[in-house]
Amino acid sequence: MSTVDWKRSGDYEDIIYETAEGIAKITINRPERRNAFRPTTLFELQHAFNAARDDGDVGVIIFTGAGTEAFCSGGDQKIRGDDGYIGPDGVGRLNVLDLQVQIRRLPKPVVAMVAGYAVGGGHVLHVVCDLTIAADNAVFGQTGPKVGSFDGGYGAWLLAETVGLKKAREIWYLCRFYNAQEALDMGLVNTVVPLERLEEETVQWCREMLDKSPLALRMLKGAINAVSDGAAGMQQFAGDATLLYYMSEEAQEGRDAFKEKRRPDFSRFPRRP
Ligand SMILES: CC(C)(COP(=O)(O)OP(=O)(O)OC[C@H]1O[C@@H](n2cnc3c(N)ncnc32)[C@H](O)[C@@H]1OP(=O)(O)O)[C@@H](O)C(=O)NCCC(=O)NCCSC(=O)CCC(=O)c1ccccc1C(=O)O
Repeated sequence: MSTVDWKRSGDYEDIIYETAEGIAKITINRPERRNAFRPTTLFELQHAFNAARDDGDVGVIIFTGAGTEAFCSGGDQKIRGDDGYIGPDGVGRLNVLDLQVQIRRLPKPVVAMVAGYAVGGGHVLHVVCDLTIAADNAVFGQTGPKVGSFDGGYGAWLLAETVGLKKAREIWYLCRFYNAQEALDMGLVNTVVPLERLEEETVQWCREMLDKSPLALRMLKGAINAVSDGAAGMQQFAGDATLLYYMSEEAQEGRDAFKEKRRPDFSRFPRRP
């Protein structure tokens, strides 16, 4: 049951983009294929996540799948060619990797709202989100070694960081599926709620985050991700530090002095211990 009056926008084929109350909701809309993604889906998702990033009214993003059967079942195996997933241009792509990086770098919390299956590349997508709210019918797992695929990036080491090395190996090597309670027990999701309360609970978590300082949340996301993203994570975090510096009078004195063709006077700014 929806507790929000969503406003739909954008002209998409495979996804739905909606906003309300400072929340953007991005939905993979291919329920007939358990929300498997193809190149078009991923290009549209990238476009929508970018729109949510740029929209100053949006503070938090929900990522979900249409219907109650699946969040996402990974790459669409029916259009998988010999070197990736084939789009309308006939080119093979693995462009889900670009989306994973985009979600990690996006300076607003992204919440995976999972009903039904989150498996294969769809499982990796919830892993890269900041939080996961699961319905009690949710099912999690990796299938790569069964269908001739693997994710050696975030899908491997971020999963290991999330649930521990032994459990991550089990998930990948055995390709078992895990129910929502098992996922909660291993720290793979934040909470489990009855399916009919999934959106209501997810929106409540979003509202609580929207009450908080956006810059503090941005810095925390950058800080938490920097540890595991190495130089790329530090680059993101350093960019956030530069943003904060730009917003200071001290940095603005340097800019203003240049524009006014005078020597900058930084003497009034403290040298803090
Ligand atoms: C998800 C299932 C367990 C659901 O089972 P069930 O509820 O019984 O429904 P079905 O009858 O099986 O499915 C209904 C309908 O949907 C079609 N379908 C389901 N999943 C897919 C899919 N992934 N691709 C294409 N079609 C799908 C299914 O065929 C049915 O349609 P029909 O017309 O009746 O045929 C179950 O469906 C299932 O196990 N699905 C497959 C899960 C899977 O193995 N996914 C692929 C994993 S590999 C991957 O995702 C690669 C991702 C990637 O791009 C990548 C690239 C580079 C590095 C890493 C990665 C990465 O792995 O992330």
